[in-house]
Amino acid sequence: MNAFLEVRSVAKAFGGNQVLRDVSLQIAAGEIVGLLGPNGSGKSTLLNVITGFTPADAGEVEFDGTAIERLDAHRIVRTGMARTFQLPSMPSRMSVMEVAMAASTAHHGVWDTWLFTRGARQAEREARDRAEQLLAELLLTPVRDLPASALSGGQKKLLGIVCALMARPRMLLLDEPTAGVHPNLRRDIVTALQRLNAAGMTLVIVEHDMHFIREVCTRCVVLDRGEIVASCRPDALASNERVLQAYLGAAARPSTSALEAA
Ligand SMILES: Nc1ncnc2c1ncn2[C@@H]1O[C@H](COP(=O)(O)OP(=O)(O)OP(=O)(O)O)[C@@H](O)[C@H]1O
Repeated sequence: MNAFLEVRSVAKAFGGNQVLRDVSLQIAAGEIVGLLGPNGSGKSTLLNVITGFTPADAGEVEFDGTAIERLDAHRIVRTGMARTFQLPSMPSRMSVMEVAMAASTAHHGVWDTWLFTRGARQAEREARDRAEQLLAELLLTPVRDLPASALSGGQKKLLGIVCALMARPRMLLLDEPTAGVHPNLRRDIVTALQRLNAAGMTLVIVEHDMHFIREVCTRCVVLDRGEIVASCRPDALASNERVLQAYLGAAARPSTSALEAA
């Protein structure tokens, strides 16, 4: 496989809790990869390591030929990789539109900003146009002037996607984009992600909803206790011995129901 994203032998512990163990993973350009696993298996931690929010103890991460494991999160965004969060928190004093515009990476110098030069005005116009377009695509235009903190949980997830897309990423990593989202909004998210992928974006999605996984993903990677135990097509999950073991081993836990739905 020609890897767009390559994770090599990544390890991470929090105190005595070894959360990721020798994780290696390759993702090709254009894939939609579902990252699955029981609660606490390390999915969000892996996303945090890849996107620079948590430093790994060991291992390398390469994105489109660039080593990114030592870069800060804001520098990683500039390489073309963006992410959303499981529980997006929104500022209470900013409108939806202002939050979207603030996520723009089209920056200019301090003097430009201070003097509000032609360059600064141009950057602001571009950010506004892009924010308007993305808010429309993700059905948030009717709430664009509301305080972002007043949005529903599902709408905050959509705004999280808008903010990530403001950076014009080539790869987007999403942490549980449909958790707690109403079925109508869920459908909108599915449609939006499929459209982004059709336009060339590579997607990595942490998700427990197996219907969503089967509908959207081209491949699934399964983590169990910090190790990758399977990489297969969504329709092969239910017959994969290691996957069954991962979920049945957690039979007493609620997340098992996710695989039962497969
Ligand atoms: N910042 C942190 N400090 C200490 N422990 C952490 C931290 N972040 C994660 N952990 C621990 O790492 C383990 C894996 O957590 P993580 O959130 O990566 O799992 P997950 O697979 O995303 O779980 P879920 O499906 O429930 O969201 C858990 O035991 C968690 O408590």
